[in-house]
Amino acid sequence: MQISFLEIKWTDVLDVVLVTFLLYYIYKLVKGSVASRVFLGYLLIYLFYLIVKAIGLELLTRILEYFMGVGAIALIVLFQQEIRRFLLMVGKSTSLANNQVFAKLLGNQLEKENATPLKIVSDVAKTMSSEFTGGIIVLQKDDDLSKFIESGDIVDAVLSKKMLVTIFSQYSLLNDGAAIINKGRIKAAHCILPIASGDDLPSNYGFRHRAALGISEATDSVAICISEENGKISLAIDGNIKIVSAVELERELRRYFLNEIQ
Ligand SMILES: Nc1ncnc2c1ncn2[C@@H]1O[C@H](COP(=O)(O)OP(=O)(O)OP(=O)(O)O)[C@@H](O)[C@H]1O
Repeated sequence: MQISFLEIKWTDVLDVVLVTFLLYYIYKLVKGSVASRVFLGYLLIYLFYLIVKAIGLELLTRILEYFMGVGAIALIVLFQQEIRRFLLMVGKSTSLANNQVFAKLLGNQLEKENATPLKIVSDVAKTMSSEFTGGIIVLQKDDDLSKFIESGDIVDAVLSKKMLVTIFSQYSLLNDGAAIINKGRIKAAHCILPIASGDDLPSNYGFRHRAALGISEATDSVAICISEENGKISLAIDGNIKIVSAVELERELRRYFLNEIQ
């Protein structure tokens, strides 16, 4: 195709479409997280580098080239969780992986059977909410949470309502901090989470809510925060936190973990 002086081949169109998809997925992955600011910073330096190169400032171009070369390695280290998530997303969204036969072969069925019973989690949140018992329940997805698990006390017990309510009861020695759950097991309690630093958070959000938000920014896990002050349940996913009812909580969890559309 010829537009004025431009000759556009079908490969150019394909190229643009693929780059658009790639940028969209990268945006989806880093949206709302600390990583998005790092990504933006790197992009700005790259734009600056292009300008400097076009003007012909050789020394600065070399310095920026060197900086970006080292920066690329730093980015891989910094974004390892996001890169892992991106590859998992690609793997999961292919029609091959969605095919029932292949899904069985890849163990997706097994994954669903091993999944955390979300009803138990929302029931516990409801009970804690009605009793004004504060706490954070973290549900692990694909990202590794071992460093947060190690910050607390290992429990490694089958998830049950009694067990989780007991952990957060006022007489428990483990009620401070967060409980981390993965594949139907309470991995640890009394865990320390990263604190979200955003200045745009409501002033009534204390450290508990900031910690719930922080873990959802840093990883793909979900944090349920029950307020000791007002009994409200908040759900933090993908660097966003909102107040939910127990019914909404279960629905949102099913949507996030089991891809159920209601
Ligand atoms: N980094 C952290 N990781 C996990 N839990 C934390 C962390 N920092 C604080 N907490 C928990 O938050 C509790 C303090 O909550 P604080 O009152 O400051 O928060 P809040 O958001 O106002 O919650 P609430 O509405 O329940 O009062 C601590 O006792 C502790 O259990």
